[in-house]
Amino acid sequence: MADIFLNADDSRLVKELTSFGLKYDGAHQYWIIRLALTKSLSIKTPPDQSFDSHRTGGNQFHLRQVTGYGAAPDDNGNEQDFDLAIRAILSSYHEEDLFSDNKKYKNFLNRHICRGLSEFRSGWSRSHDFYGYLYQELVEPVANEKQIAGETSSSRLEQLKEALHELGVSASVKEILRGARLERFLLYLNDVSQYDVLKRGVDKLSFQMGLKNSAPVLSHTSERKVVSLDIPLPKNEQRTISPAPLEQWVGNSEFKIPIWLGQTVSGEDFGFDLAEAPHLLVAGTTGSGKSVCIHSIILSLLSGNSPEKLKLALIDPKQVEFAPYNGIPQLYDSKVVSFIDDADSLLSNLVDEMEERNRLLADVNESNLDVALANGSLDLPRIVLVVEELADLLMQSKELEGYLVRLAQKARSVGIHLVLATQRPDSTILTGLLRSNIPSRICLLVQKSTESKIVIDETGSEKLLGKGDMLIKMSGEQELHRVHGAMITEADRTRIVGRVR
Ligand SMILES: Nc1ncnc2c1ncn2[C@@H]1O[C@H](COP(=O)(O)OP(=O)(O)OP(=O)(O)O)[C@@H](O)[C@H]1O
Repeated sequence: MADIFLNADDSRLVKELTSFGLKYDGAHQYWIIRLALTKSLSIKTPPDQSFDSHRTGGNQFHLRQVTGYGAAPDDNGNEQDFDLAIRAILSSYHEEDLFSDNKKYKNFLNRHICRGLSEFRSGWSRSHDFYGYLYQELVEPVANEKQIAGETSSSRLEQLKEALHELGVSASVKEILRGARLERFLLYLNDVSQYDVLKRGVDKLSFQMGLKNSAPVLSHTSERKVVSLDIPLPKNEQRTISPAPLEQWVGNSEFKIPIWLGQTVSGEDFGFDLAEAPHLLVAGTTGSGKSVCIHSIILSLLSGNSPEKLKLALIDPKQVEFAPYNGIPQLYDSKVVSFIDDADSLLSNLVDEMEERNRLLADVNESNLDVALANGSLDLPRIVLVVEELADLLMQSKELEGYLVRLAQKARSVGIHLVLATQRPDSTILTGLLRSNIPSRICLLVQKSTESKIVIDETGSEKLLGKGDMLIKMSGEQELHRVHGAMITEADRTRIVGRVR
């Protein structure tokens, strides 16, 4: 006999969420049941009798599906039976012994599930991204609670004021923004000469505040006499950025080629339009989070564009990073390119494609693909070329630089955009001609301040926190954006790529 009963409406909702919410081949309805239980447990007051389900007209589930009751460990020895743990959680939630009263346990479990489903019904609709919804409902509130707890325990403001006083800097704290990995103090300097004093004294300030190895970063803002000082949070208070908002952000964006990367210091989503960039350089030392950042860019491109709208030309001299993208319908030349001869022919094909597109545009009396797409005179996909490690490529064949420079100079108007990544942002790899034609730049942690200058025309990236912490300079903008990139895991890639395939 079954243990958990749903009415007909709830059963329909579970079915709909399984197919249109999870969007995952082989998803089970009981996954939704488990999520509904989690949602209900996130509400502090117990569900009342109004959530008691009628035992007819809908689907039924066994405890084994809902709590794993009696299930043996899987092939890898991972536990699958969480019944005792769930009984303990419900007992403590309801302050009742639900170990000895099986009937009551099932009844409370059933109520929670029905309440969770009722929450899903009122908060989710088919046009919403279910993963994004779950993130907002289940993950973000916990993260925010932790953040507030961290904030109240922070005495950093007092420490900072004292350190500024010791340095002889006369400034007042205008605003504090607390991000996932640092606090940004906006300081109003009483007179501009204080800027040099502060700049020279940043190391001393760090020492005075006991910041150990995590260096503060000082930068200008667009406001007169206001500077920002980014001070890293203690390691145990730093948060990793989840990629959950990626698909929804991209889906809602009005940009032509929306790219989502993560969060700003004030916790807002950060994304940009690659069509406006129009080419991008991503630089960072090994382990800085460059590949993860590139995955965020590729997944944004994949989730926001059908193969008819966008093609991806991928060059991966390392042969591992882009392997998961082999076989996706968006691939230009239908494979990820790793070897130098293939890279040569891919780039030469792209240059030919650029020339051909120019001819096609001339035929319809247009000079720009954006306009031709908007007025319907041409229907061509945009193309994004992504190179995983530029240095590996150019060290094997310097001739390839010629193709890249031609594309960087002229491909924008025909809808071809470049994203070039490198561990080695030095002048041998990034020659003046290539660099000056790639106006938007992402700089992750680099080893030397001179490298930071090459990438974003300013020092500072050598003091970043690593692991996806980045400074971004967009084409035509003066102010830098400090962004914490999302941690894209293999599972995230598999999920999004699986959907695209
Ligand atoms: N945004 C992020 N949030 C949290 N951790 C991250 C983030 N990005 C990267 N990391 C961590 O840093 C590790 C290295 O990241 P990644 O492979 O992207 O570095 P990389 O710069 O490409 O290095 P390499 O050039 O050697 O491949 C990851 O395995 C992950 O543990």
